[in-house]
Amino acid sequence: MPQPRVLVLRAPGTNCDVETAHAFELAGAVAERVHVGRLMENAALASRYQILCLPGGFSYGDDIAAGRILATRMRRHLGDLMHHFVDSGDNLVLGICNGMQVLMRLGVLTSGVGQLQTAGGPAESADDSIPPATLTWNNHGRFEDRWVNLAVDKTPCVFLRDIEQMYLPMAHAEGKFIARDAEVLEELRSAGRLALRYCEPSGEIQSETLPFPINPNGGDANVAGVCDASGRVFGLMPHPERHIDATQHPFWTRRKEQPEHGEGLQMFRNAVEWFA
Ligand SMILES: NC(=O)CC[C@H](N)C(=O)O
Repeated sequence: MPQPRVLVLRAPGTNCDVETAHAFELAGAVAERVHVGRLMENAALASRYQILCLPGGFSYGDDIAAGRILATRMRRHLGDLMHHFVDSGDNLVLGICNGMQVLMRLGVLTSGVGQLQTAGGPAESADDSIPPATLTWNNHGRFEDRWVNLAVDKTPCVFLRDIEQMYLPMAHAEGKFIARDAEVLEELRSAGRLALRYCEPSGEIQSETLPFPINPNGGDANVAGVCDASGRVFGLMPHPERHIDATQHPFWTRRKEQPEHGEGLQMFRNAVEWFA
């Protein structure tokens, strides 16, 4: 099987790059951690890689808003790099937690939604000043760190192929997904782009916003992860790289039988297998 090469992008304040690179390597990829400064010196480095991963952490100290500064730097200085990964059709992009925050600020997870079709003219954004969706502060206004149950919707998302449910840790302050309006939410939902949602341990989602702590942030439609229309670009707030080994499960010592791996590993394997 061809081994895809993964660019794990680091910035000041990133703190999940080592374990994210490890998860990709366990899944069979070759992963390298590359600082954003190195890419800004030489954006052509991107052509060596097939997967771009933005890992979790506190890039630039979460100043202004989580992910904002890194997204701005990428938009201003790394447009070609994003084009290489997002638009070429041959590559994958994964944003985990702070990485999803960056992808949301870049607009790549909600691209193509919230457009108005003007008679005879090109599509226009319904309201250019307000993005179709964003991530904001958790309902209780604090950083929250806990394990959550997640259900996968019918979705084109490459990373979630053959996964129905996962149990993963989440750890964020600004992870509440909100859509601009009901139409945007419905557009994303009907395209299978609200790929991953907080659910009850049974896998059920009985209300549009499940109570805390099942939905740990109060986000619309219990959304935990969103993909683009192609399913190749995916962002999620929980941390799959923190559950790749069975012993990372909080109750692993009380389980009679240990699964071979943690529940997050399949996501990385799906990415690697996509290149087979
Ligand atoms: N674990 C993370 O990536 C944290 C994301 C971000 N710093 C927040 O608190 O919202």
